[in-house]
Amino acid sequence: MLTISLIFGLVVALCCCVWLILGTRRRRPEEPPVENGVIPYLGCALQFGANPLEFLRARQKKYGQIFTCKLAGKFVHFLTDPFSYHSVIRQGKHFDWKKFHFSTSAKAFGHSSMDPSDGYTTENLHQTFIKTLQGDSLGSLIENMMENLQLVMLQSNTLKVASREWQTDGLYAFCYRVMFESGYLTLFGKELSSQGDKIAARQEAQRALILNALEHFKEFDKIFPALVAGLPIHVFKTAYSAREKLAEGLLHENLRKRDNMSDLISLRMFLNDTLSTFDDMGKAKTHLALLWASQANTLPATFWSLLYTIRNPDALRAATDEVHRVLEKASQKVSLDGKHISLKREELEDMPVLDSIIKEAMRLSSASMNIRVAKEDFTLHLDGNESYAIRKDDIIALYPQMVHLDPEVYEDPLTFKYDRFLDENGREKTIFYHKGRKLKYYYMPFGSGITMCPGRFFAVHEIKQFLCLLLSYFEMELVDKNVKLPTLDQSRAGLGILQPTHDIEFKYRLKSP
Ligand code: HEM
Repeated sequence: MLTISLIFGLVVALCCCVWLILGTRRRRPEEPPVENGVIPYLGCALQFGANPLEFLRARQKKYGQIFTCKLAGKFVHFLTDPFSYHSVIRQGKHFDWKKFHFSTSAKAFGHSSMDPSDGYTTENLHQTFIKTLQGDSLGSLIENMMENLQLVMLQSNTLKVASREWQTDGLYAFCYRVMFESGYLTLFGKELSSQGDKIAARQEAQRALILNALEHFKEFDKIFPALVAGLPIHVFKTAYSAREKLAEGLLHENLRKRDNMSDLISLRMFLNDTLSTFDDMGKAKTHLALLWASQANTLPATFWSLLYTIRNPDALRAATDEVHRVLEKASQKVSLDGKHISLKREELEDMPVLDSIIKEAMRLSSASMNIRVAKEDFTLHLDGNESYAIRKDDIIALYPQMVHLDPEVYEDPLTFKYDRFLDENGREKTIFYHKGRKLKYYYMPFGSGITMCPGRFFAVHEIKQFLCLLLSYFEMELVDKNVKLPTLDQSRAGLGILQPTHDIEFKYRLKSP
């Protein structure tokens, strides 16, 4: 008995020694201060995950503008001074931005690596995104989204708008349904009709398919943070099956039956077929990654933008006035006789109040993390002549929520101010200060530099279109006008716009013509 206890004790002691020698890091000269945490492998991951903002603020106070934390086996250098952000965003040569992104995507969606250096494809994804989400392609995305939003809001049975009675719904559920369905149709097009199909029956079949996809998307999205953290999807049976079903709907043989697909998806299909060695399901999963990228942040961002607008009488008045002004200038009339409102890109871009509302809503709800991986040992030069030694394969991270909620940059940072991003002439405000110096990086929900979201222009336009149409066609009220704001679901911190922890009831009805 004694011998077994002794052996067990020795094994535990040995494991602790191995962990102390291999798993913890000793700070070398010139390196940032380091915190190894107390849990083997995880390091500080649990404390960080519980409340990243508080965790980082406390370390910033203790260590200064840069410090290193062990998180799930990786050493992450957090850079907290926004004046030093450029040293990461602009210094491309020491950083690899692809490795982390490609491996995360492959892990979460289940496709083979999209990194050309791994040999499965020669596609330059970055170029594909820029070509098909910006420039001329953006115009057709916006045009189709405007049409699809009105189809979903007014013609399909997604909303109960047949009578003029008030309808009660969860605000998040409402935004989710309308934006998911419209966004899906805009990216992946509509199913081609068979001859003899009645339009109404075709629309209903289409809707049923997308609503099915929506349920699978929710199921899969719930475990997305766990997948990014490295847990295998097979642990989550329902989510795994949801992911596979979503991908099946995006097989090339199914997409070929669809009409009016976005440039993004048609080009990606072509490049999957010509430049890659992916199998059919692998190709479908690369489209699933795009479905996720196009919806996961847009859905909560739309919710926060609408909630803050209808909760704030000044914002609601200013937004409604702006929408009327732009519709009038574009000679567009709101009618319920089937003729849709059409606004061109330039007209949508002439809406500084809606722009400011959307920016402010995202400032308050965004918690993205900008990540780069060190390609080699090198010296990182920060603002104010400080330099630090960085080791190969370490991660450098920026956490812009620290700037978004810094009272020195944004006075009263937790309060929604609809005109925060408007200057004295009512145009976009771009000048913000920190410690008396003008800031370059004050607003970063879309990331930064080379990894900045390529869909950001479309994202802002589609949220603006959604608000514009709702304010034109509907009356809306919160069921409880004094309802408290839902808190932010921190389990997704680091991944983008945070979701609300619970929904808020609101009611809506069509305006009288
Ligand atoms: C409010 C809405 C959105 C937000 C806040 C958002 C934010 C982001 C962020 C933070 C990243 C990662 C940047 C990084 O790693 O540093 C990203 C990547 C990406 N986003 Fe968005 N996004 C939004 C909407 C969209 C939409 C509508 C699309 C497409 C239609 C889109 C397409 C993409 C793609 C393809 C990437 C990956 C880019 C790459 O790996 O090169 N996003 N987005």
